[in-house]
Amino acid sequence: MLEVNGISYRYQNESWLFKQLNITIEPGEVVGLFGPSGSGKSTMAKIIAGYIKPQEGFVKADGEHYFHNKVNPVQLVWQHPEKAINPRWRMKETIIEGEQLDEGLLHTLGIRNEWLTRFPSELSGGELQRFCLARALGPSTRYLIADEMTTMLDALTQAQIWHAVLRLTKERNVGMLAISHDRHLLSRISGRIIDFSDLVHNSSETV
Ligand SMILES: Nc1ncnc2c1ncn2[C@@H]1O[C@H](COP(=O)(O)OP(=O)(O)OP(=O)(O)O)[C@@H](O)[C@H]1O
Repeated sequence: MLEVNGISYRYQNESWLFKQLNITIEPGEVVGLFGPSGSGKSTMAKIIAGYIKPQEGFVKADGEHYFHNKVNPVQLVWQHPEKAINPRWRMKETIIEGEQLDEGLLHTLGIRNEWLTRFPSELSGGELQRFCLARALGPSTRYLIADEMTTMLDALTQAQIWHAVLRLTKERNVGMLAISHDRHLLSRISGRIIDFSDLVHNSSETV
């Protein structure tokens, strides 16, 4: 289980974005999350994935805090793949990062062989996002945080990517938190949906 326990966060000199926020996600579960713009969803996503530290509370995956010397079992994929990838590396170097290429994973994500030798600037946003997902869905990944993952993409690419991701997370029993403003999308992919405003207001309850 992914356990987000009592986390609170504020940027320097700003008021609290959220206090004592709790969420749990079971392995293989898809939880949808929506909420007002600027309310702190992406900040929460970065905390859950270990990019920033909360002032209070903790996050555990399957009973363990994350360790910096291990591959993080919680991976974040966000809206801007071009900002998440080293522009000087060819795509093959980006996705290997010390591990073997998983041909089946690349195939399911619709990644073509000829893209592997290109630089990020030579791929479309949708193609790049497939690479970000391939990198995020390594063998150690137990939970995926998808923060507006397909917002910038056309409807067909969006559908293809969600189809692949749902298939992969189901096969691997990976739990997912899908953050989106698109309620229609969330209702199609999620087992349950959370309103971020409720989380912030009822922040002592676990959902
Ligand atoms: N590095 C930062 N320093 C100071 N304030 C920040 C920083 N990053 C974000 N914020 C502010 O924190 C608030 C929450 O931002 P965040 O991106 O978490 O919201 P969000 O709910 O994901 O928004 P959206 O739905 O528009 O993506 C915003 O008011 C934003 O301006």
